[in-house]
Amino acid sequence: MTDIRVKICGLSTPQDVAAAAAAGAAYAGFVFFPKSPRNVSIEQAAALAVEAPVGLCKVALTVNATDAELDAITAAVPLDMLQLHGKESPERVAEVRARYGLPVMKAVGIADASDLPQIAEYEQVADQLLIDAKPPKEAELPGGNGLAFDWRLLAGRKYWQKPWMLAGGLTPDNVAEAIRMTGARQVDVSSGVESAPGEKDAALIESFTKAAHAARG
Ligand SMILES: O=C(O)c1ccccc1NCC(=O)[C@H](O)[C@H](O)COP(=O)(O)O
Repeated sequence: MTDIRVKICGLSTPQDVAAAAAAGAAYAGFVFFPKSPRNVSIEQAAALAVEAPVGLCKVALTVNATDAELDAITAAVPLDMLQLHGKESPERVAEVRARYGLPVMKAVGIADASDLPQIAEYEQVADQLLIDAKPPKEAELPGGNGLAFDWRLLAGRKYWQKPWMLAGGLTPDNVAEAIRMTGARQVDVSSGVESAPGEKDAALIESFTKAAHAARG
């Protein structure tokens, strides 16, 4: 059985990137969303990505970004993947994928069973899916809220054809149970490895990846 792959999202300092890499994370996420406590400028992200170790998949997370915004990010930051975390339609996902030639991961928010059919729709056009908790209506952020959805919704599902990641409210304490219940082979975390909003904690990153790598779906 292959190892669980971990994405640490919302990295904003060289120490964050080093901690994610040292812990054995497979993906590093950079958030381009001004309202987020994890927001990075293009210049910051470029500096972090250039210094990231070879093999760490560098992901730019955007929310309903225009072509002009994506042009600016992709021109300056050496990236391996784009994560679309807004209300991008399947057509927009296909367009972004074709325009930038980078793999695209589409986030799908889940609150209840009625949200599940979107997964099949987006897997036609995205390279990967991020299955996350749907944000509450009043939330400022479309992701990174530290909230979990009911993982039982994914138990007993039909298998999807594309790789997917489980996200939403994961922590070092619950990630093994989440993997066991959902069969996820990839997990994503942001708030659960922070000591304060936007402040990553190297010890929590290490405990999280250790717990995820030790888990068996
Ligand atoms: O993390 C953010 O601040 C953020 C802002 C805007 C859109 C998406 C955002 N995060 C998306 C992620 O991929 C998070 O890692 C994912 O939602 C899980 O977050 P958490 O529940 O805090 O672990």
